[in-house]
Amino acid sequence: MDRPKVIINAAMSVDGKIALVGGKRIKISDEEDFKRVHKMRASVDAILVGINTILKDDPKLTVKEKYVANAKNPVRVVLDSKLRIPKNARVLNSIAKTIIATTENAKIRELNAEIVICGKDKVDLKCLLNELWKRGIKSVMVEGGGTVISSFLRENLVDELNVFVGSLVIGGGAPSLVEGIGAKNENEVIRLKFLECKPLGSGILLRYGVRDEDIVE
Ligand SMILES: NC(=O)C1=CN([C@@H]2O[C@H](COP(=O)(O)OP(=O)(O)OC[C@H]3O[C@@H](n4cnc5c(N)ncnc54)[C@H](O)[C@@H]3O)[C@@H](O)[C@H]2O)C=CC1
Ligand SMILES: Nc1nc(O)c(N)c(N[C@@H]2O[C@H](COP(=O)(O)O)[C@@H](O)[C@H]2O)n1
Repeated sequence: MDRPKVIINAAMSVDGKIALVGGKRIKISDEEDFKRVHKMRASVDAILVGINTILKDDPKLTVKEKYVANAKNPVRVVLDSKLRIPKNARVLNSIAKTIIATTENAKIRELNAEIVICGKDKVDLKCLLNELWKRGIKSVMVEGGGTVISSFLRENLVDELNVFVGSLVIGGGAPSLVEGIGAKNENEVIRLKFLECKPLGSGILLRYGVRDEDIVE
């Protein structure tokens, strides 16, 4: 199947949490990591998040001028099975193009975005990636949250995983880097290929490869 290259990028605490208990956003990356993140945003064709990240963080998902000057904004993609996105969500502003990926079960309504229908209950990722490919999108940065990251990993649709580990602990039942059911048996574990580990600002950047096969660039 033709699909874009998929790179997961997220920031977690030392104990693997990506937000506070209850899902409130916390700054885990420091300025050096944000510079790396925004350079990466500027280098890809699309950035993708799940609807819970929109509802919790209300992100813009654009490239900040202070990190990368005069950058072209990538297309923003939101997985939103039931089309719950609020009309005033910042990701629906006119600064960049936005695609809302939804399902046959959603009640379609007018939004400042292109609506793509893939799947019945939840967004069919293979269908969506193929639709993005057909629109000329050759690389996608998946920023989260944990449920979306879990789906991409479980469906073996990830080429690279970049995680900034901030020097903090959140603890308890806060959202993790990878949500979902998790592995009960050894054969359900997702094995990664270590690529790089380097100190970055006040934390550590980890890079892993996930798929073995070469994909079309
Ligand atoms: N520290 C970091 O780098 C980041 C942290 N976050 C945090 O993550 C939290 C949100 O994460 P989650 O609650 O896990 O939600 P999420 O943002 O991963 O969205 C999951 C939702 O997307 C929809 N969806 C549709 N099709 C799907 C599919 N095929 N697979 C998965 N989901 C699909 C479903 O409604 C699902 O409940 C927030 O608290 C946010 O602050 C989010 C992004 C980055
Ligand atoms: N890389 C990274 N580090 C953190 O510390 C974070 N909290 C996040 N969160 C992600 O960035 C989105 C916000 O984007 P905008 O600045 O509004 O464009 C947020 O929704 C998460 O996806 N990421």
